[in-house]
Amino acid sequence: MPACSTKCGKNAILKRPKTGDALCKTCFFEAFENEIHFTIERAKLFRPGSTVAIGASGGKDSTVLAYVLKLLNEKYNYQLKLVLLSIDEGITGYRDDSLNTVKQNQEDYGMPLKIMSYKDLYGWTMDEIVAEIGRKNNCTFCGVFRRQALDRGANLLKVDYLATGHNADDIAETVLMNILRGDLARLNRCTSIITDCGDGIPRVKPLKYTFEKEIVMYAYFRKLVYFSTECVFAPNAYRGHARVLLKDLEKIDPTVIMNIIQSGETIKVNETAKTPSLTRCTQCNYVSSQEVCKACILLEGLNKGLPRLGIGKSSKVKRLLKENEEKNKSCCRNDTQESACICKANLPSIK
Ligand SMILES: Nc1ncnc2c1ncn2[C@@H]1O[C@H](COP(=O)(O)OP(=O)(O)OP(=O)(O)O)[C@@H](O)[C@H]1O
Repeated sequence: MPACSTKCGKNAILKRPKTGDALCKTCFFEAFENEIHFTIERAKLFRPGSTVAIGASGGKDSTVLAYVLKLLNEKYNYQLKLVLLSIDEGITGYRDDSLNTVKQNQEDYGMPLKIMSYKDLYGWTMDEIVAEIGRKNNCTFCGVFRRQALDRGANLLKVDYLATGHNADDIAETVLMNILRGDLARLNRCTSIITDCGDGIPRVKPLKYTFEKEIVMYAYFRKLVYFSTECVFAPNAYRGHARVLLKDLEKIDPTVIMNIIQSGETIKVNETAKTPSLTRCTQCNYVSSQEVCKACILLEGLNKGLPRLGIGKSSKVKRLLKENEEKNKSCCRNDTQESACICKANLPSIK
């Protein structure tokens, strides 16, 4: 390896994927941490004195996020109170193991930890949901429930911010995915470093410009404890395609990640494009872009034996409800106890 390109006098031990610089360990740590500090400062991510919940999954991204936020908080006196918030989706052989890693981090970093489970919040574990719906579409349930579970956890903890470990690769993938799907509403907001949650708790992404490869390197050289197994259930297929595409492009030119993020930030969605406004779910009162939020629709489906309710378009939801109503008409007409009949059950109204 050549000499460290900062001319610190040490030998380089790595080549930074983001810049191509050959750096020694110390200079890499400094560059990596300074960039995150710069991101936090430039976007004014946190008000001094506030409490931040770190969405902690035990994976590399959130582990590095917790470590670096603690370090920068002390180094630059952000005056933040940091807490860990973990969601236990109930996935045997995956989340149970990764939560042990979070508990280890809780001790190592001296941060309080709150764990909330799908079972307690929704009455279902992901293992049970997959047994009900199969492996296709289970990521939809998991993603929608996790998003809300993190909101609920943040509210319960009364924090000022929720920080997640989404990195530059995640954001670039999401930009690609939204372009491929023609999802302009999401394209419009997916690059935001602070997500406006209506009057909810803002979500922030301090690792927005941090490359995944560098996060892995940083965790390795800092000897951080993290959990690296993939989820045992089918990965999100569509995101998988965007990921493969991005990785292929990155091999040709690593700057593609930043280029895609910058394109996403700069694209201005035509004002005539339909973008949903945020409101409150009439059932659970959490932030939603529809009258009834996706989590409530999915949950109703599960509880009423219609697990596919809420998967796909709202027209499909309406059709499923209609079919179900037809199926159950006879029982109501036949004097069955109406309250026990699913066609009269309190299903959400879908616009
Ligand atoms: N079960 C969970 N509990 C708390 N936060 C979570 C959980 N799952 C994901 N998150 C948050 O959302 C971010 C992005 O999640 P994603 O599923 O994309 O995982 P990832 O990219 O593998 O990140 P990580 O390496 O932290 O697991 C995580 O970095 C974390 O902050």
